[in-house]
Amino acid sequence: MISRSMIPFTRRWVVKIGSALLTRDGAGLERSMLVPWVEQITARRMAGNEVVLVSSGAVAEGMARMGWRARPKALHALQAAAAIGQMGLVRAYEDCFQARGLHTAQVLLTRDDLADRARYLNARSTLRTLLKLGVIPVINENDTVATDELRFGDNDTLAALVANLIQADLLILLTDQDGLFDRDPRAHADACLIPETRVDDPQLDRVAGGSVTGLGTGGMVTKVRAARLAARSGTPTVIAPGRGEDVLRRIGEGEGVGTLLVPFQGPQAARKQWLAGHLQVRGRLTLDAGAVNALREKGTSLLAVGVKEVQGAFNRGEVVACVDVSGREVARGLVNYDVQEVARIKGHPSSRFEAILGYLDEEELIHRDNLVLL
Ligand SMILES: Nc1ncnc2c1ncn2[C@@H]1O[C@H](COP(=O)(O)OP(=O)(O)O)[C@@H](O)[C@H]1O
Ligand SMILES: N[C@@H](CCC(=O)OP(=O)(O)O)C(=O)O
Repeated sequence: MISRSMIPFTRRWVVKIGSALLTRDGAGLERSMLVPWVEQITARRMAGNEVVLVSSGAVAEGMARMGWRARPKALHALQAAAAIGQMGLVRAYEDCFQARGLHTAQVLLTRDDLADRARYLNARSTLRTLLKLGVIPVINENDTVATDELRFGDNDTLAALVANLIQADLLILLTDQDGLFDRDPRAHADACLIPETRVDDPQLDRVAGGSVTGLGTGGMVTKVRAARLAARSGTPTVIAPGRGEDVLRRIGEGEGVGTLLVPFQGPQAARKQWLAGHLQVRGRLTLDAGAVNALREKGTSLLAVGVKEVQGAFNRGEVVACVDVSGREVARGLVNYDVQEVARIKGHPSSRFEAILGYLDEEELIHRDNLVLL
């Protein structure tokens, strides 16, 4: 079970900054407010963390640019506001990060992108590549195309699903309060901060209220829900004061800032449950003894070179069972190539993929992050 003292050993972070923090009560994006976070994120990168930023603020900035005082009710007007405001948002981040020698990348996602297996893997590979390149991905919901059914609805949920996607070690939700209180501190002056709690504590449903600012969308309800979603990949969450001095460094050093929401199980157990529970097995790969050994003893990814046979009908992103030569299931995971492709590349090293297929999507057949041993 994670505790504050383990946070200094976490590497991959998703940091979410809410609208309530980025704008001064509806006056549009406040660039000067961005600077401290950009400086802190830059410092975390230098300290060895990989950081993915999820930033709200597009609607608030769009409203300010259009001179609208109230958040529009009609979806098309909200979408227009987001499209207008997103320009200012990414420009502000790009300028600020570039001044500190870091590149940024805009990533806009809809719920559908993460529900579809192949798109899920594509989004995951892109984000992993960006992190490897040392770039800071700046993610927001793709509000322009997201219809009601397709929406994440709030960026707390989006940030949690991104944490699942890249198997983040920590999710940090920066907001305008000091953390999660036992009651809404805007309405109750005597509300007390909760320093740490388990995400499955049923009391949390009672304490978390909605948003009253009219700029943000979710309030604490969506933050608690997000922490529960993040816990599905074993990721702990810290709800923290975005305006606090040096807040990311202090969290990173294990200080008791904000509220730590502890998941009920570790990453490997969480991944196992997710793979076992949600997805149907579409095919079967028979592995040679060397591959079985590498998976079991070294926890490596599965490479095509160790695959002897392939059966079933599966597409990229679907679940396949990995069996040994006696037919006993050893592992299960999300496969990076479809059945026809696997039939051609099995037994070959990844360096041959380009010659055989004409392209190389991924070096691994199943990446170890998407593989559970049975
Ligand atoms: N138990 C609680 N503890 C802290 N804040 C709460 C609580 N219940 C409701 N809130 C409200 O949640 C708001 C933060 O959510 P929101 O406005 O959606 O911000 P953000 O833009 O950061 O997502 C706070 O300003 C506060 O009024
Ligand atoms: N995509 C929207 C996100 C709105 C939203 O969730 O805001 P918040 O509750 O402040 O995180 C935007 O950029 O305005």
